[in-house]
Amino acid sequence: MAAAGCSDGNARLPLSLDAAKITSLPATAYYLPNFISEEEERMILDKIATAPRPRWKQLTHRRLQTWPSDLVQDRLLDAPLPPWLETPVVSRLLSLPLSDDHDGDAVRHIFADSPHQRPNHVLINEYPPGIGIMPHKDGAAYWPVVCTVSLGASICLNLYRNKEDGALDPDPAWRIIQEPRSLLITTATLYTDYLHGISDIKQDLDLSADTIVNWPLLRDPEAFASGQSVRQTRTSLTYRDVLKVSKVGNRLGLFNKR
Ligand SMILES: O=C(O)CCC(=O)C(=O)O
Ligand SMILES: [Fe+2]
Repeated sequence: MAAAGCSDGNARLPLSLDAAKITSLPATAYYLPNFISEEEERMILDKIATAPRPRWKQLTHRRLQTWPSDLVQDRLLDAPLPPWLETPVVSRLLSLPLSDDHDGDAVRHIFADSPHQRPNHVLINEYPPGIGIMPHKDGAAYWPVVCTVSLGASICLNLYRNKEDGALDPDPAWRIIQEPRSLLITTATLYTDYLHGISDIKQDLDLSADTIVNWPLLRDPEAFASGQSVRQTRTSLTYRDVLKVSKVGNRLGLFNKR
């Protein structure tokens, strides 16, 4: 089998992240179509749908879940992720080497340098058609590696930069299509210097090899050959390593640092 760490039918992983690099971006980013299988996608969407109602936080247009819990002052209360968010995604992330030339079983994965050497937090965002997320940075709470698994439908993520006067340039500098079941990893200055957002539109437009930086890596570029993609509800899982974790059992609100 050519796929590394992959046990399932229509999930297909490269041997290393090297082959998945989005080469036209200013910092390291990877795009892996077919990171999970259709069956895995269905399983995760079902778990999200059947989570207890209070799990959902309703924003004006969008709703989200945080696992294992919300951060308090940028801090996570130590708790495991539920098994359905661990397997297959975390196990697969940690089994994917950064490059082909690794020594035997010493796999250097994407979280090898992060404080906990694995993601400990997952944000689940649900975007109905017409709903996006304003350009933003993810802030100081996390190690600057973001792993986003997309479920249900395709969506276009925009990367923005600030102009010389510090104001946001409203035209995206780069655009990335995220197909269902894909994994997008962004790191480094894409995390610290650039902003990301999703437009509040019902249809992504002007999609082509010239406008989409991960076009050569798409699972099915033919699906976007018309240049347009009608939005359907898209759910994302954003996996990150929260830097500060508090152990349970501390009294008087005093936290142990680790
Ligand atoms: O849904 C996405 O792909 C982006 C989510 C995001 O930017 C965030 O949760 O900070
Ligand atoms: Fe974000």
